[in-house]
Amino acid sequence: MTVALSVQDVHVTLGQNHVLKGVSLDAQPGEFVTLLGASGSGKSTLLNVIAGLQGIDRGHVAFDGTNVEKRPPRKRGVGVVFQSYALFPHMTVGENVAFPLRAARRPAAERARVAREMLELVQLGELIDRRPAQLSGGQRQRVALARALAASPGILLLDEPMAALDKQLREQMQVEVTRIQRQVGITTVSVTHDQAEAMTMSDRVAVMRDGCFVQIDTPENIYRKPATEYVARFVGEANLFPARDGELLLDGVTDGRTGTAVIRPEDLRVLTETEPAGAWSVSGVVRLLSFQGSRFRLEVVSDAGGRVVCSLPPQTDAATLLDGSRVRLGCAHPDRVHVIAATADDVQEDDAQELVVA
Ligand SMILES: Nc1ncnc2c1ncn2[C@@H]1O[C@H](COP(=O)(O)OP(=O)(O)OP(=O)(O)O)[C@@H](O)[C@H]1O
Repeated sequence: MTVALSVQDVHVTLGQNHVLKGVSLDAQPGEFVTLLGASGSGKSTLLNVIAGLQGIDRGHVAFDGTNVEKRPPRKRGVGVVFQSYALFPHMTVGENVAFPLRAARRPAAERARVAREMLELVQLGELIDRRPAQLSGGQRQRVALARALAASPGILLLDEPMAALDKQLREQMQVEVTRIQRQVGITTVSVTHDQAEAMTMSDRVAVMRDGCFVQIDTPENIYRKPATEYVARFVGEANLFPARDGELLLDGVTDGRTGTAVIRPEDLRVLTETEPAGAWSVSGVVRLLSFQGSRFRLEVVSDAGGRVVCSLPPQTDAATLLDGSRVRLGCAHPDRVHVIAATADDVQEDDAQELVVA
């Protein structure tokens, strides 16, 4: 199968900044790939490169196996939803959606038919005659999506599509946009710095840092098997412990693997006073127990001075975990402990906490 989108060794310099430093990414037909990274990591620049809005110093960009570096944006067959939605205020919803077809000089009957179809797809058929100012934020976003899909593009690009929405609406729209993307089956590249959004919507997540990809993988692998400490910290909360051969740190949990062990908060548990520790435990003092609706979040200062975060089930007896009380934490799922090899680029041993062996 031909890859729908191929970005190979792309470099971009803006002013004095080497903004993209040789990034490579393939997307399969129908795949939803999210570029996730901190502000300034180069996500929008890469999206603009794919759209043809940003030139490249070197490298290749191909759609369905054909190089497109020299193709102008309007001939690339790309639909874009911008963060601002960029709807035309003086046009109706229907005219907005049909705009790409008008620009392509398609006949009026076809424009009207496609506008209706696209608005049905995003479940806004009844709002076809309204103006953008008469719509809610979520509705505007759906109109922008309908417009981006109207000319049957080969690739859909979403630039921080949820950024303008409040949390509840953002979560609804994540599900809605994913439904539409799957229904249409369009290859999609989205940009976000919201890790929850990336995890919810994507087939694969490409984590960017400083103009490079650190890891491109499924959401589950990004969370469970982060390639570097940066990824472990950027996606969800992570407890990082040094795991070194021969020092018995995390003995029985890391199987002799060397590097930095990543233990997610939900994989730790509170041991009772009499309970044997198993292979190992961390002792410390409760700093704060907070109720978060479906879980408790327990923050402990270990005796070695590190911060350990634990996510506990709702039936936890909060009275036993008052601020300042002593606790021992054990590992609830040793099989899930992931070790980042010591050779990974960004292992910063000083950051990892000491673990107390039982
Ligand atoms: N015209 C420009 N001249 C010089 N540097 C630029 C220019 N445009 C962007 N940059 C720099 O390029 C880097 C990447 O910018 P980009 O907008 O791609 O990042 P981003 O990951 O999308 O960030 P954000 O999440 O804040 O949008 C940043 O350091 C930015 O300051």
